[in-house]
Amino acid sequence: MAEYDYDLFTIGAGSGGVRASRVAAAHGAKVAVAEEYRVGGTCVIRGCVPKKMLVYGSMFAEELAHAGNFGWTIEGTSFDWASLRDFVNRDVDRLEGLYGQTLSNHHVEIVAERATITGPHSVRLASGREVTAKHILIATGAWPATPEFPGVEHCISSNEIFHLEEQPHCLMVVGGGYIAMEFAGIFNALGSEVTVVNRTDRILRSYDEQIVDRMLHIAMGRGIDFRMHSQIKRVDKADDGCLQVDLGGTYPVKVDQVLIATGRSPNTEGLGLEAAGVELGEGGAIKVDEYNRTSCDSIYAVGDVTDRVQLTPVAIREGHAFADTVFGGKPRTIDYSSIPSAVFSQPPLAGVGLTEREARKTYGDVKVYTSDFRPMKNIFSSHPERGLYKMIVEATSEKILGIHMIGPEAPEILQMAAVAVKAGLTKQAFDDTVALHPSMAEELVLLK
Ligand SMILES: Cc1cc2nc3c(=O)[nH]c(=O)nc-3n(C[C@H](O)[C@H](O)[C@H](O)COP(=O)(O)OP(=O)(O)OC[C@H]3O[C@@H](n4cnc5c(N)ncnc54)[C@H](O)[C@@H]3O)c2cc1C
Ligand SMILES: NC(=O)c1ccc[n+]([C@@H]2O[C@H](COP(=O)([O-])OP(=O)(O)OC[C@H]3O[C@@H](n4cnc5c(N)ncnc54)[C@H](O)[C@@H]3O)[C@@H](O)[C@H]2O)c1
Repeated sequence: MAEYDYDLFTIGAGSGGVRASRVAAAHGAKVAVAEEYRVGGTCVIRGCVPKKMLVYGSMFAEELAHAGNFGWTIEGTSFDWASLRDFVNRDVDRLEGLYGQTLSNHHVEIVAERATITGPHSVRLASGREVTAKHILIATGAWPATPEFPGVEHCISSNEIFHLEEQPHCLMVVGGGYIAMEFAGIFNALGSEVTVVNRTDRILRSYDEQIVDRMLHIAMGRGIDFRMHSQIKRVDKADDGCLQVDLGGTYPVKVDQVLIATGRSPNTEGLGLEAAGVELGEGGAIKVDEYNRTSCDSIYAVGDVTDRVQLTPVAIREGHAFADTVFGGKPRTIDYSSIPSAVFSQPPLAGVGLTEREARKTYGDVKVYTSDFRPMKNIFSSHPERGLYKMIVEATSEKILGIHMIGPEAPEILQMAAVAVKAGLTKQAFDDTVALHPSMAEELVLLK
């Protein structure tokens, strides 16, 4: 009889857990994965995927508004939030099914229950069943962090925004990070009045300041109201269902919904980690070594629960590396340098490598090449918004240290530019490449 029920028991069927389980099974391991909510995890169910679909949906409003310039006469248009919401959620259902199928095809057993750890090799399921495994992988992700103030229970997080009964006429968004900027953009484009409340005067702190300034300028031009150096004191629900938000001014601000987007904390509460001696670091993140091993030899952790880089492709890579290391006989670590990232604001911004400020701090002498241009597509909408691309290079070698951009399709373009940064190319390699005309991406090989 086998010593354990499974070779691997994964807790959490999100980006990291699904990849790790599938690859471990392909290496010949007997694997089960527990999921307390829906297979696919945050990215598929209430993150990247439905968010991006809402971005597409909301961008259509602008195309429609300028239909006349494309030669179309469209009368009697109206927008129905429920139709967009349900369309997006139907696709989420489809993807959830596909993720489940992939796991089953790889003979990974799906256990649709919450799991908690009871020892180095044992897990208890919500039903009370106890299972054992040679290795346990914690891939429980992160959860919206909420500041404390009276009335916070009337506010929502990104978990709820995909299921709103009605489109808010007035939406307040708290925070100045990814989620805040993306949903501010979505609801602004859909016609809601959007107010962003941020406790400092800086938003999107990890991005290049000049690019972020351009984003702020455009967002304000589109009607998003930014309240910097502001924090919610309390929220009261009025008899008509509206929320009255006290920001410390003379009168409260009246809105329909308040979205809290103030970061996500590792999902470690009540997980039974103490039973196996799994140590936590700052903010409740699970401490792991470069091979994703925790302080307990048989337990590993990947993804947002370790709070290294909270991005889907990173969780997936960590899960894959874990499975190859433990079950494939190919020890692998992750290279965290030059990870490209994007904010799907409207317009989106994207970056890879060092920002100008970081590069000056690290290298002292750097050169910055820029292109500040009006994307051809914007001519149709007649708004004066301009794109901005930046390349930061080391002064003598001209090795590229970072590329940052804002403008239509910036994430699509940056993904390819990131290959060049990762490969350690110089500005000369871009200069040597013939432009593809007319495109926005050609600005990258014409930088002055
Ligand atoms: C609104 C939003 C938009 C985002 N957009 C992007 C984007 O555009 N690009 C990008 O790269 N990243 C984006 N992210 C981040 C991305 O979703 C996460 O980095 C990624 O999902 C992390 O994967 P994970 O496997 O660590 O955790 P998750 O995908 O969160 O999976 C964890 C799973 O574990 C389950 N679970 C937790 N505890 C237990 C338990 N005790 N028992 C059983 N199951 C449990 C959860 O239900 C969940 O399904 C976004 C996040 C949000 C919230
Ligand atoms: N496009 C993408 O790749 C994408 C999209 C959404 C989310 N994500 C991931 O999910 C993570 C969580 O997103 P997020 O937007 O919630 O977090 P974030 O870390 O991007 O931003 C959090 C914001 O909240 C502010 N804040 C923190 N505590 C606060 C408090 N008590 N009161 C007021 N403001 C406070 C911070 O200053 C910051 O501006 C991101 O870090 C990112 O890794 C990625």
